[in-house]
Amino acid sequence: MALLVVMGVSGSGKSTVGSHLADKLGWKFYDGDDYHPEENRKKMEKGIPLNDQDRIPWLCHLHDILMREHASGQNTILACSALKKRYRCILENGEAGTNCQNSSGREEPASQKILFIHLDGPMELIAHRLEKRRGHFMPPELLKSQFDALEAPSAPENFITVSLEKPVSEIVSIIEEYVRNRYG
Ligand SMILES: Nc1ncnc2c1ncn2[C@@H]1O[C@H](COP(=O)(O)OP(=O)(O)O)[C@@H](O)[C@H]1O
Ligand SMILES: O=C(O)[C@H](O)[C@@H](O)[C@H](O)[C@H](O)COP(=O)(O)O
Repeated sequence: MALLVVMGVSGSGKSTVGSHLADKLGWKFYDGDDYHPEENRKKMEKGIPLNDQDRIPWLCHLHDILMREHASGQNTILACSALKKRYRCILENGEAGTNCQNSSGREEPASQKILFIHLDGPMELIAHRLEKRRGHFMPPELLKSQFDALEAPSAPENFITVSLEKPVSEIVSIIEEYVRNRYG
């Protein structure tokens, strides 16, 4: 049984890669964007970056969804920015994860049910892709703030990093191979 979170800044390819991967593996797919409350969407549409207060209830809701799927034995993929270590702790642990620190000074929470897949790459390439993307509420101007907020996952977090510069089919195959080796 596996829970995967495809993470990264806006435009890194989370929705595209996550949904293709779910189709290929026959797993359930959720897009975190679909669960933002109206206020968060309005804020982003106006070009205002979300803050912790805006994101925490949203992340707690996504945690509940993941844990429900986990409890029912459903392999699941979630596309979610999960930019900071604290946000990833909340996806793992719910509200208890809000106390997780971003430095190595504090204890790590015990639970590591989720494998995070970080789609990583240069801001210029993503900006170029976002300029071409249509029909999405997230304005390309917010990309810089996404990079400012990003804390790339690091040990002892449970993660892999895949370059978003590769074609989608290749990214999906790399993750698929990793997941099949690890989860059977
Ligand atoms: N590996 C890739 N190569 C080329 N284009 C991509 C790749 N991944 C995503 N895209 C395109 O980039 C844009 C942003 O992708 P999207 O999946 O919406 O990102 P996110 O969900 O992270 O915001 C879309 O237009 C998508 O088709
Ligand atoms: O935490 C956030 O600031 C948002 O969740 C953001 O990271 C997310 O990316 C938006 O939902 C935009 O959607 P796209 O990621 O699909 O551009």
